[in-house]
Amino acid sequence: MQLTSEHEMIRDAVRSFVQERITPNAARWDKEHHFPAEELKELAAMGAYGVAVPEEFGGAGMDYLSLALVLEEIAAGDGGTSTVVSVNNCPVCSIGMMYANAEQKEQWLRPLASGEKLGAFCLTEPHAGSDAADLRTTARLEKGGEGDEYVLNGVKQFITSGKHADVAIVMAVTDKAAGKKGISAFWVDTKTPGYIVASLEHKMGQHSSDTAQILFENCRIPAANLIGEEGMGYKIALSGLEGGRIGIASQSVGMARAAFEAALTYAKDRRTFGKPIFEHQAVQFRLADMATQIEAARQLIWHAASMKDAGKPCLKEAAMAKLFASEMAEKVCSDAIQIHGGYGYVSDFPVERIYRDVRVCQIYEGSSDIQKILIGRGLMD
Ligand SMILES: CC(C)(COP(=O)(O)OP(=O)(O)OC[C@H]1O[C@@H](n2cnc3c(N)ncnc32)[C@H](O)[C@@H]1OP(=O)(O)O)[C@@H](O)C(=O)NCCC(=O)NCCSC(=O)CCS(=O)O
Repeated sequence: MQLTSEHEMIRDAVRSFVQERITPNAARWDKEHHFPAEELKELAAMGAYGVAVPEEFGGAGMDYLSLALVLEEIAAGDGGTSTVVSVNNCPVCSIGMMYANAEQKEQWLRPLASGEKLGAFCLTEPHAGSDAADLRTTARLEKGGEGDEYVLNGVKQFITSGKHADVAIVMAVTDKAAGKKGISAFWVDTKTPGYIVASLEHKMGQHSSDTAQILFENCRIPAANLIGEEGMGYKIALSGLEGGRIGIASQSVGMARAAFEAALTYAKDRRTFGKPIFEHQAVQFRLADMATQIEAARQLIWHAASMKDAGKPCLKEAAMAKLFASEMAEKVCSDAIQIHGGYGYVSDFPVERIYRDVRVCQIYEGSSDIQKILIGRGLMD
């Protein structure tokens, strides 16, 4: 699949920004666990927070293919930064676009898509990751004189931007007896009393993004914050994750590309046995495989994104893209370390950090095994 000149322009604009403002800082952000608030604001000003959201709702008015390109470029600079942007786009903004009513689009989606606010997605719980319907967080409706409210109680786990986000989409049980159909989705302002950042995870990589455990302790929100209708929350979450998986796949390709480019540069520079190691066939074959795998993953992503842009169901294609791209990226980043030899294992070269950053792509927003379940189901249809 080929890009249009408009898509190339978007990609090139983000690439220039990333090369100037993100790539040179990524190693320091990793060491200092720095959240790049300033650079994220600049990305937001370029339209990166709501790439596929129409302009009338504060977004950039582009498409999912553009979003895939934007995320690949950001991830090529820094994995953690790309995760913050990815989650804000999908599932957060995509859920806002698909399920928010007109008032909610004004109140919540517009600031999220324009970059005035940052969003988080609160589905996972300490005991409920892959088995996402097994939620224990509750939302109890209380009727009151000053307006009806939901009262949220429970714990959410592994929440990207849980600390820095202004707004969270939270899935909670409103009717336990109804199982999957008893889960509802809500907009929550993170400044609401009872939204508590309980702890921050100490992660292997992606140190520039925060991953938090969030405690909801009698967190009272207006009943008008319900997204869709009661009982729609699980469906809303799963449909938001469909686009999210295209995003994680794009991040995987971005990080794999950065590791590949570092390895290629190193291979042309480093000499053994009287010539650059690139001229040894073993190294050149490894690089050839890496380049091929990256391009194959990219094509799967562009295919899934194009289907989404055409309004076609793409659960299977998004799952294939995420599965292939995230598994490919770990292998490519490992190969990049191998090409660097001992230098690949130390932090003087970027491949050590990228390898740590990319590992989680096989886990978050649905592990590789979950993607295989979805692909398998797609094959039955
Ligand atoms: C393992 C699962 C795939 C199991 O799913 P289920 O079998 O329980 O779900 P279904 O019965 O198939 O679907 C329920 C309901 O939703 C509708 N649905 C499903 N997918 C879509 C979609 N793409 N678009 C629209 N609607 C959809 C489906 O038709 C059903 O509707 P009806 O009841 O028929 O009306 C699933 O549990 C799963 O995916 N698990 C993994 C969860 C996951 O990825 N978690 C990670 C969360 S985020 C995270 O990791 C933190 C990082 S971050 O901050 O983002």
